[in-house]
Amino acid sequence: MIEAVGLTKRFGAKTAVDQLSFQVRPGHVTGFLGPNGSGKSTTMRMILGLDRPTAGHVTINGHAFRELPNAQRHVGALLDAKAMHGGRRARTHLLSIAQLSGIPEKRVDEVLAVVGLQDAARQRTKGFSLGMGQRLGIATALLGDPQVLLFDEPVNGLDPEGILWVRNLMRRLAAEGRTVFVSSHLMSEMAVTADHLIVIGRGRLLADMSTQEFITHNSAGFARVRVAGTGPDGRDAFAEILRKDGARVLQEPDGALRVTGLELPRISDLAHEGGLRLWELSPHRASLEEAYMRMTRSSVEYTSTDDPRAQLWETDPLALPQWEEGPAAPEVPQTGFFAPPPPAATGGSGFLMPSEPGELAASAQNNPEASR
Ligand SMILES: Nc1ncnc2c1ncn2[C@@H]1O[C@H](COP(=O)(O)OP(=O)(O)OP(=O)(O)O)[C@@H](O)[C@H]1O
Repeated sequence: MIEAVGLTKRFGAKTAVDQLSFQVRPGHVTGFLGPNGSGKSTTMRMILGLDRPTAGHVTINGHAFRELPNAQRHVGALLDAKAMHGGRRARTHLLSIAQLSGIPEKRVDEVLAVVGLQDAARQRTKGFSLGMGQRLGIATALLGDPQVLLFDEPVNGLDPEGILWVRNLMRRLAAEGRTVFVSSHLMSEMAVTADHLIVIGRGRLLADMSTQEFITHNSAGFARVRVAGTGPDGRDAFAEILRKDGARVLQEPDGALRVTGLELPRISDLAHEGGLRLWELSPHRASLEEAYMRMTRSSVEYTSTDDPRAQLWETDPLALPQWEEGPAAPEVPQTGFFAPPPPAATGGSGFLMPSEPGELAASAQNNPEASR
């Protein structure tokens, strides 16, 4: 297990990591997310004893990295795939590290096979592609068969087959009971690889929870409704019916309606009662990417003036109020699928971040609908 307590790192006036406290538990793949410059690499460097904390501390299985006897046997890490001697052959690179750590030579060939670099074993690493470098970096991390593994952007530069391979490898390592801590900007990949997330922004902890909880608590689900026909009349009429029933209704760019505050069966019944046919009635569940964007948008330090995120927010109920200014949907406990009102309707706070560990679970127990 990795445990950080009040971990802080300042570089001059810049606070790169600010009072971070978290635990990374064995048996899980824990994703480490945050915008560029949020302090992920600095945190990993402190875990590995490469940077000294300004305040606080971080331990691996109860010990500071520098105190671990033969650390290579306990902790494996991929921080920078290019950090290797370009003139060395891949096998020689691994062999030199193995010899320094008392690891038998046969393990070198084992890890070369694990990462699929057997055929490139005798090539000099300066001729390696980015993906080959990543594979060699992962082989280096696995060399000591460690219980704790850290990977900083392990899928960077890998082709789809390589990405799938890394995903399966991470999951297998966790299933073996190891602690796997992995940073990535590829949200779609994190969503299917990590079962737990630690999210930071500007060096501070933003979230520490399961991937599913993170998505559920940081996004607004909704129902997408398309009324039969191409004209606006049926759509406008149905929007009015839905609003009268307490829904919040927005129009999507393609003419579909985005409905929050009503169950899907209720929407279907209202269409039936109004004599309207529907071409689409589908629940929309937010992706990790949407949840992450929503949570970190105020923590992003570096943004283009022509921000591609704008597209993501275009259909956001919070950002597109021009269709409907009516009252927000009431919070009525209902069974079945219930698309909750957007965060604005519950006070404008998009994220239900617990102030105390366990608070989230307790509130979910008290209000099961809130955690659906
Ligand atoms: N050695 C250093 N000296 C001064 N500032 C540093 C140093 N290392 C990191 N920083 C600063 O600390 C902040 C956090 O950097 P860090 O590399 O940890 O972020 P990150 O989350 O890993 O970013 P990315 O996703 O872009 O890799 C940045 O503002 C960075 O410029």
